[in-house]
Amino acid sequence: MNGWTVPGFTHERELGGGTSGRVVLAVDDPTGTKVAIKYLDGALAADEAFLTRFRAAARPLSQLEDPNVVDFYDFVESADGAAIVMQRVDGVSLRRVLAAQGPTGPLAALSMLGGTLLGLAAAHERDIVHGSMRPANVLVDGEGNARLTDFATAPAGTEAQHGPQYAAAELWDGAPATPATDLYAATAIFYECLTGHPPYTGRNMARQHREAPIPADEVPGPLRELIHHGLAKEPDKRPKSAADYLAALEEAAVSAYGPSWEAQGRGRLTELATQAAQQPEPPKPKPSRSSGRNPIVAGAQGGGGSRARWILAAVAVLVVAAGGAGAMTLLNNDDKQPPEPTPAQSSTPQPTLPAGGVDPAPLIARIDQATAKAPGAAFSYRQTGCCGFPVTGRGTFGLVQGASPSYTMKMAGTGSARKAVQAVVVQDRLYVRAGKKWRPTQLGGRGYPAVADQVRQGSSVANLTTLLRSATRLTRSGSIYQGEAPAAKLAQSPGIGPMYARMSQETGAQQIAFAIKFDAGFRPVKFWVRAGPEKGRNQTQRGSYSQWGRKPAVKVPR
Ligand SMILES: Nc1ncnc2c1ncn2[C@@H]1O[C@H](COP(=O)(O)OP(=O)(O)OP(=O)(O)O)[C@@H](O)[C@H]1O
Repeated sequence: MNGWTVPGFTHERELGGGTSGRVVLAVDDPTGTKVAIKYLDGALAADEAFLTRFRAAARPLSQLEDPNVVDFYDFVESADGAAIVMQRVDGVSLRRVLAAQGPTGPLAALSMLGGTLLGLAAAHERDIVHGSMRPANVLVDGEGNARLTDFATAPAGTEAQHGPQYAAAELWDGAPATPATDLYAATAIFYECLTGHPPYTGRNMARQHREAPIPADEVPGPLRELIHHGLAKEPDKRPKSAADYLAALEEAAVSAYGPSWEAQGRGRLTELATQAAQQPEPPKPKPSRSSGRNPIVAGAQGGGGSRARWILAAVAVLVVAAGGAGAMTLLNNDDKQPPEPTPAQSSTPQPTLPAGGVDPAPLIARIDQATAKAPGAAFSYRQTGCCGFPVTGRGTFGLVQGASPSYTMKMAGTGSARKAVQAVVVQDRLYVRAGKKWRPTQLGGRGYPAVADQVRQGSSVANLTTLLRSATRLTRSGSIYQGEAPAAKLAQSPGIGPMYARMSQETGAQQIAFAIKFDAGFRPVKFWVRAGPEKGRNQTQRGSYSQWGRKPAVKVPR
């Protein structure tokens, strides 16, 4: 690439370019992590109004961690340009899948919409609106996971021009982008997956979005209601939230295609993405002109003012722990369920099983085997609640036999450790990046060393196996295990005991509730742990794992 490049990264190759800039595959020099860097187009990088808005969005974006959202690492500005450093997704855009393969079929379309809605739910919960959803901004990874990218990159007031075929009527009238416009766009993308073309094509896009009848006849009967609801002309007639829409999707999909629809749909999406990746990149469609009679109102404020609180799908886990069946279907977005683990074979008498009747021993053995085979993963972790939280961490870890796991991550805490920093943990040493230098310290104590310690312990697989081992109640529903363990017993556990002693002391909780979801190979994919009542003095840990087997070689940075 010519000109300015973000310091500290070595470029490998260009991944492509669009209206907002060019994307380059690069390596973070100190850690060896591959990233994607989007160099913003000159006009955008010089657009002061856009930059001000994007700078404000950068912090919440960097804290948004979700398996259906491309991780945002940094927004770097210099006198010579501006760039977004983000997670590199090994996959292809949905635009490319559609161009190469045409309609995806209903199951893959539903799986894509499900992933998109989970990503939007996580974003909306943090008051982040995407603003210009279209197939180019949905990346499909090698496991058929839909991941959203390019949040907030359309300058305010230009959202409809960025994706005219996916832009709700109110955007054409100059209204700001909102969660409801994101849901409209997600539905239009879903429609395109089902039919091979967006709901409205041709001229006068604005008028069609405002007035044309919703063309639901072209989609399979059981999915028409989803299309009518999501493409409603009036924003308040659309689903109330991404989580609500997801629940409706689940219901429609299960009744039309049976409970394994998601596993089948994801499998099909994986096939389509793999085939599309093997074909040459198709030429980009010409951007359609904004042919609406009403021009986009210049200077319309983006980002929305007072927004309703959006319920993160993960909140559903809270209800899961309380036994809510509806929430269970929401969480259950991955139906590759693990088989029943074989009961422990032993000549010694069977231990008393926890209430709920699930024996944790064979499950723990399967988790140990599965994670030993794939000793590293990407993870995200967030701890919220009373007494010095939130703490967040996101990155990769490597499980090293006979030693503590090593981490490379971005983390943030509160107080003096509020600013998100890049960190590496090898053995008990923490390296925090300060400018171009890495500052080494010991883990634990206060500030960043305490944040790193909390992330490391809370996000560890050992935390999950300890909870299972200590459970006095344990039940299984599909791929989710949920239960309860006494805080006093957890506090005695080697390694993470002090973390639970603190949690219980700070919240007064006697019992720790938890829910863990596994993939078909018994590798954990999501977890939720809570000390204390739902309302009141409590602490909650939430985390997710992906890309098991990534085995990042985490080295001491120089
Ligand atoms: N995080 C990422 N990881 C891997 N590939 C990516 C990532 N982000 C973008 N790409 C790829 O880089 C190419 C260019 O992306 P870009 O976002 O510029 O395209 P676009 O969405 O079509 O354009 P624009 O949004 O600027 O109009 C696409 O092929 C896209 O799939």
